[in-house]
Amino acid sequence: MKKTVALVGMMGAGKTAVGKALAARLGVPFLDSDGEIEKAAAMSIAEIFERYGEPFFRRRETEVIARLLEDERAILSTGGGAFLSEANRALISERGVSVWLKADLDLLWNRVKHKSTRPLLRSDDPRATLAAFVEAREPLYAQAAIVVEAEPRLSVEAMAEKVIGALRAHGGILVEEEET
Ligand SMILES: Nc1ncnc2c1ncn2[C@@H]1O[C@H](COP(=O)(O)OP(=O)(O)O)[C@@H](O)[C@H]1O
Ligand SMILES: O=C(O)C1=C[C@@H](OP(=O)(O)O)[C@@H](O)[C@H](O)C1
Ligand SMILES: [Mg+2]
Repeated sequence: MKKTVALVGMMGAGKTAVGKALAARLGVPFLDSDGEIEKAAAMSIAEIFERYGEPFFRRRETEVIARLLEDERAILSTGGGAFLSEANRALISERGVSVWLKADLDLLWNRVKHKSTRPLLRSDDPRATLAAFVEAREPLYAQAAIVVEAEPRLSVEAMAEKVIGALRAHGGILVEEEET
């Protein structure tokens, strides 16, 4: 069985960066739902939120994830909110295998605090906003098939290795099995 591996988890967990490295290591296409949405709209995620609002973005996100999961096996880095929707979780679990890149608040904050690309963190106290997201979302991310802990000292490459190890332990999905 070969399935697309969908990386899920909070903003800053490394889904995009680790996903790219993982795809290169495994020789499969790299897909990023935010990247696809930005390409189709010819606009950044922040601009999409500003102009059309979050519900519009979430509809595009579901459409894009459904389409990307129809392609050949790949690494799919989702946006941090994607796995919160029951419909998205069902799609991902049916056609792929979900991997939660689990990171603690300090690590996430260190990774996102200097960036202005995440519209949901544009608040008076973005660290507290991030903390509230972590609290609310973790029970949903915990529904992922596989959990991989992000550690501050692990490079992007080392994290990709760790994910490969977890996929192997999970039954070789994507990593070793041949097409049947
Ligand atoms: N293991 C890592 N080591 C160092 N920097 C990382 C690591 N993973 C991600 N980063 C950096 O942290 C930031 C957020 O990573 P990103 O992949 O965009 O996260 P996500 O897609 O989950 O929001 C980026 O600047 C990225 O280069
Ligand atoms: O957590 C979220 O709701 C979001 C995360 C972002 O993706 P990353 O997790 O790749 O930063 C992006 O989809 C959008 O800003 C919303
Ligand atoms: Mg990303």
